[in-house]
Amino acid sequence: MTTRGFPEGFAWGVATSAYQIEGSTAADGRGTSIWDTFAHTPGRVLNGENGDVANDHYTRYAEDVALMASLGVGAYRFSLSWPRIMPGGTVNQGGLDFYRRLADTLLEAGITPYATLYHWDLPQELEDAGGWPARDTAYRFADYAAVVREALGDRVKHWFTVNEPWCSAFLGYASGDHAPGLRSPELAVRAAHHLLLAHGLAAPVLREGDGLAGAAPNLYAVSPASDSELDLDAARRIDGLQNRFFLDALLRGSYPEDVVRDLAPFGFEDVVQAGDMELIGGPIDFLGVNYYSRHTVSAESDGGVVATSPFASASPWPGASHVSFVHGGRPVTDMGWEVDPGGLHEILTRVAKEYPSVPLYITENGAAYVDTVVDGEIDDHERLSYIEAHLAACHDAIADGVPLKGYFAWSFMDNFEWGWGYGKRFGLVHVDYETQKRTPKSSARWYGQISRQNGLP
Ligand SMILES: OC[C@@H]1[C@@H](O)[C@H](O)[C@@H](O)c2[nH]c(CCc3ccccc3)c[n+]21
Repeated sequence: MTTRGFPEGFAWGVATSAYQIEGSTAADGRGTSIWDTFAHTPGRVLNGENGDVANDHYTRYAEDVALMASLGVGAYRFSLSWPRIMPGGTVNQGGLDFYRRLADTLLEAGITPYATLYHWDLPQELEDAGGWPARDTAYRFADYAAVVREALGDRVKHWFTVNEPWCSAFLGYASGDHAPGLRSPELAVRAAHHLLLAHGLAAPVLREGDGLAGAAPNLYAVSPASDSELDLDAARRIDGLQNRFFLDALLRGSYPEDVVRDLAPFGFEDVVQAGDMELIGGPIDFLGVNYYSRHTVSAESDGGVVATSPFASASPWPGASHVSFVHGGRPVTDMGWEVDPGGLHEILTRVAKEYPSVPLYITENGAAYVDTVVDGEIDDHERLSYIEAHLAACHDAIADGVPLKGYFAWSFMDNFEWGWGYGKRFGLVHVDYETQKRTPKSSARWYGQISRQNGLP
């Protein structure tokens, strides 16, 4: 019974990423990624865990697709492993064959594939040649996009270029909590621009013919802890670095002046070359929005460390190291992130109101909670409630005129949660890593029902 229906054709999906679920990190010619290197470096991932096996999805993909179909979801957002497809810069048909098999299996099951080209697993040899701080990496990404389009474009029509450039740039090169684990704000601001340039170079390639493409930034609602001038400025800085830097570039083809000013001490002026912004702000068919929580910001000086790994270290916020993140008094998930569905409505209506009109997808939304298996069942009512509340916010946003076209729950199944390893579970489906047994949680069955009826009760 649906009282809150979603538009006809709304995409109900689940999401994952290659390094977090595939395993088989040396199979069929796959090369090394920066996350293979990072996870195998002692002290980088909790309990020394890594993605060598993960969910063994590389061999179990048909079982996983069948499970998705049995639940009733209609779309699947996954990522392509660049080092599987172009190890050492050469095309590896063994890697492409896996994604051809996966896409065919999805289509046969009536599930629409949405493929992300970059979800953080840069080929190590490109990192060795300078990584995202090096402009050439953006051009290598465009070459990779052409290979992917050629090999998979007959099966996949919906593409996301880069997942969360903020994370790759600022967690990878400023705080060091993510691969490649560097701590240089100068390198981070260069990486941020080149990740966007990579998007700008690749999008036209992916949009050739009947291809549809966008990017998937992570956006937060941002509030000052108080209305003091110092807190207002701290919130402005964080909103600028987290949201406006990416939204302005992607949707307006320019960087916000205040953020450019804040980043000047880190050499940001020298990174942008003539023609870059026209590429970055070039036409896209949709924008993905990854939303999890709200930042409440005050102007204290704990360096703005955000709990992105158990080894939270240097600040990921160049130009805003005087800030700190305070709890706004809301319930939190197992990640310590505040549950704030109102923030999702706020972000969606803001993007729709302040930026040129573009169709939107929620490309990630979900929650980690501690799951307990009782007689083979997992009653994850907190995760179900989190998703229900955020879907209600989506429904309200659509009613307010937001062109929202779909929602992808993060994540289809429990998986490798980066610096936290396997201890943080976001899945609608439980994974027993000893046996690789998949068990749908109560949220999975509920979400499948919502998908089938295209609406909330
Ligand atoms: O942390 C849950 C998911 C990750 O598993 C996804 O791979 C990634 O796209 C993603 N982004 C976010 C929000 C930004 C963030 C990422 C990682 C760690 C902390 C914050 C949350 N998530």
